[in-house]
Amino acid sequence: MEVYRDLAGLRAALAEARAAGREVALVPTMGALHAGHVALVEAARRPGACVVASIFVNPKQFGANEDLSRYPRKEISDIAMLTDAGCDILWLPPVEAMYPDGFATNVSVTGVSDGWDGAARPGHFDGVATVVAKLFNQVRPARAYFGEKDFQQLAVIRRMVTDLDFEIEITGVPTQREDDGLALSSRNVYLLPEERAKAVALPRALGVAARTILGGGDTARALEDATAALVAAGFAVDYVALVDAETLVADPAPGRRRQLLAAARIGNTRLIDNLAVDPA
Ligand SMILES: Nc1ncnc2c1ncn2[C@@H]1O[C@H](COP(=O)(O)OP(=O)(O)OP(=O)(O)O)[C@@H](O)[C@H]1O
Ligand SMILES: CC(C)(CO)[C@@H](O)C(=O)[O-]
Ligand code: BAL
Repeated sequence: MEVYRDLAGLRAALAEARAAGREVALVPTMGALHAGHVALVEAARRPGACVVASIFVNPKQFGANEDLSRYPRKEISDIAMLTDAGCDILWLPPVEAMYPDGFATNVSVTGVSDGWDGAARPGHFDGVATVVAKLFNQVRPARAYFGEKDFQQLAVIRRMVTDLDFEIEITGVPTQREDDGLALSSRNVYLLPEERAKAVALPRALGVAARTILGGGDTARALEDATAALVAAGFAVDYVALVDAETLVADPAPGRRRQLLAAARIGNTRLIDNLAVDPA
């Protein structure tokens, strides 16, 4: 795997790959990689493809009181993991290259960014959309891969790609989970052992609610029960909601695909998860 920290070097390598007829696929990440990220790289790999992963802990998507300074950074093991996964190029831009003095542009995707994590983390999705637009312009991939674990983020990026005419095929990769159901996440390392044991309440609560709602049970009651189960396990709940899987509006209209979304905090760790209600 080749590693680039300057845009000119990256662009020269990509020009060479394209000249050789290779299709460029991008996997954007913030590093501290786990099997969820590997699943994205594996989905991106195709014969003749040039798979680019990026690692950039994007300051613009962290709020003032969030975990930017303690976000896990594991460059050496990340490089080993990406090499083993068959990634071709790693793009590791320094902050000054992404946001040089005078940087003044903001990409804001209204509507789909507004609720849920957008409301809990003001400015977060502007930061995500801005950096992903930059990564798209830097790498100019034909395809890009994002995890369904960050369900609202995926919806925001799909909207941005449509609205701004990026010629990029976006693929959402199913959430990879621990054996007990907890979604893999770089932030899981923050969990103390007793919090880790209780964290399984999050996927369990969503599973119970999805079965109830699919079975025709009362939605409001199912969401209340999920919230109560999380509180009983020691979580402070930001939201548990049933939304339209495309627009993310609450109370989806009949016939629309429904998704459960949740965010909750245990100790100093904020976890998110989601689950489709309707069979694919
Ligand atoms: N468990 C997972 N399954 C599938 N994709 C995932 C999973 N976890 C993260 N991803 C995806 O990997 C990409 C990079 O995510 P990121 O580097 O922020 O990792 P993360 O584990 O989501 O970290 P965080 O703890 O900050 O949420 C995103 O598209 C994200 O949705
Ligand atoms: C998409 C992303 C790499 C943008 O910084 C980040 O939000 C993430 O890792 O999910
Ligand atoms: N995986 C989403 C990135 C974030 O929480 O900032």
